[in-house]
Amino acid sequence: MASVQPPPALLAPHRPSTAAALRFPSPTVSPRVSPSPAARPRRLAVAARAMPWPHVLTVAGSDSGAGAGIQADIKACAALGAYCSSVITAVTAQNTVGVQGVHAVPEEFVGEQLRSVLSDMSVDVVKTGMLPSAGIVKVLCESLRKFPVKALVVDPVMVSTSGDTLSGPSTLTTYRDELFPMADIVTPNIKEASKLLGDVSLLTISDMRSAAESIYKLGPKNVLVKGGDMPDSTDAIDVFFDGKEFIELRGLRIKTRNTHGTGCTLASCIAAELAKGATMLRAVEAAKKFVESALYHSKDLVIGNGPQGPFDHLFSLKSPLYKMGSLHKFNPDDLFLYAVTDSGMNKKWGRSIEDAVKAAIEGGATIVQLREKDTETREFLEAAKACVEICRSSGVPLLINDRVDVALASNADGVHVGQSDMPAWEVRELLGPGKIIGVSCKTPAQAEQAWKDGADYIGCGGVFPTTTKANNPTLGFEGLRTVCLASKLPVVAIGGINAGNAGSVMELGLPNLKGVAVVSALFNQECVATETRSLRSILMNACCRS
Ligand SMILES: Nc1ncnc2c1ncn2[C@@H]1O[C@H](COP(=O)(O)OP(=O)(O)OP(=O)(O)O)[C@@H](O)[C@H]1O
Ligand SMILES: Cc1ncc(CO)c(N)n1
Ligand SMILES: [Mg+2]
Repeated sequence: MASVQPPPALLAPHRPSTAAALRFPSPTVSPRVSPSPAARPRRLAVAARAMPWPHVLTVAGSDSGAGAGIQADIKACAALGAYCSSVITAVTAQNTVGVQGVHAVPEEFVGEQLRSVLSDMSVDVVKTGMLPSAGIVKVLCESLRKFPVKALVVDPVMVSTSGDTLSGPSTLTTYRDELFPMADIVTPNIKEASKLLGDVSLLTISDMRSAAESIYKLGPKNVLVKGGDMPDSTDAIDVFFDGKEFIELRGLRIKTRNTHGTGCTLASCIAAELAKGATMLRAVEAAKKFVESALYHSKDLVIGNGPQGPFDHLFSLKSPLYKMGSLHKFNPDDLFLYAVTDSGMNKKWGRSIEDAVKAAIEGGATIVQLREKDTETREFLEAAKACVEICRSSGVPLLINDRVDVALASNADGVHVGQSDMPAWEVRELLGPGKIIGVSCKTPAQAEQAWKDGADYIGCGGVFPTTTKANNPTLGFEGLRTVCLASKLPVVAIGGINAGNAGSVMELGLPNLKGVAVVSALFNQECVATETRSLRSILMNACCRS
């Protein structure tokens, strides 16, 4: 039988692409015969429209307990939408108690793994974890010179949080002399920073700043000294230094035993965000927010009997409303701190809608709604489009109040409607399954109808008297409780909520009450970011107490 040649396109030279969609010959092609030795290797066509897929390569150790190491790296990258390949430098026998054994991979084989990945797959960012020997560090540096990448994130793993040594003093010198000068950022924890600087004592934020500055002089473009192990600190504070300014990244310290792998995860999140195009500081901020959220949502999970458990990187998949295949992007936890803009307040404080939204996100808002009752459509639409970009770059959903047309035209993430606006089922017809719909409800009957109409959440209020919305009867805690107990959908409380009473709302511990929506408490203030940050801290403390 004459052999049938595959179509010329399949013989095209294979140019590796991060997301080459592969086409195979139609079934009419003759059955595969074993290629003669001289036969040309099959070439696979690259899709006509290759979709970018941010790609991180982790060069790190395996943690048998899967809390840290390449296991944490792969989960963290997947959670943030990046692909993660892995070169294994060591295999550790490890669990929630500590590290029971380490086997380093021969450096020649680390080199072979590096060549396999770097020669075939376009890697955007390399992230390093445990590098157990100077020889492995040298092999890595050589590979990076041969196969340059966009960015190098170095997590100088020497001592795990459990206190176990993961790479010896001889490696330290090679880290400092060869790897650090190639790094875009290094992320030592307190113990590692101390070792890098000759076992100096690091007890205060000021010590962390000095350490960051000293480590910067070893060559990396940026340094992040992580404060997870800082004694007696109420917040989890990291110090970032870029050679010019110090930035303290402050997050709530989550009370939990499940902190195994926080450093690996942070560095991998930084790498993933850089691979997605973020600037370094934005990447670090997003990474810290991810770790804080993952710890918060995992705080009561229990695996293992030791003092340091793993946490859930894929916590967002556990949302009760996550339906495989429904394209539903809604995560009820996004309702935690809901910023609702107000055109009058923006005018009063002389700030644009975009500035108001940026500041709220900077302060930690988890979802944003543009409620612009007095803005002309054209101006509103332009602002909405700009805010969609702002929110999307931070992974924060953006909803439009009432105006379905503006939501569609700006490709916002959804719409929030009141009882006198378009019914939710009509909105769903127009927006389709992949958008978020919220409905304002005061009664169990309205909550039931919102659920029947296919809404994703309900806003219940006004909980307290409010000036933001006229003729808005106050429900109080009892009214909120009644609706929450009846609702089949997640609930966000709204109406007169501020720093003084938000904690008491969350401490009610009502089922499916996922957060609070605020207007004046954020936007009728001089500094939106500060007010948002303060409110977020109050809410997280309240939730830890409830
Ligand atoms: N309990 C906590 N609550 C909130 N954030 C935390 C907590 N513990 C650590 N972090 C944060 O996690 C990130 C990693 O810091 P950490 O000091 O834990 O790194 P590490 O010691 O290298 O971690 P590991 O070695 O376990 O991977 C930092 O942003 C830190 O602020
Ligand atoms: C394999 C491995 N890499 C990194 C860390 C950091 O904690 C760990 N504990 N184990
Ligand atoms: Mg670490």
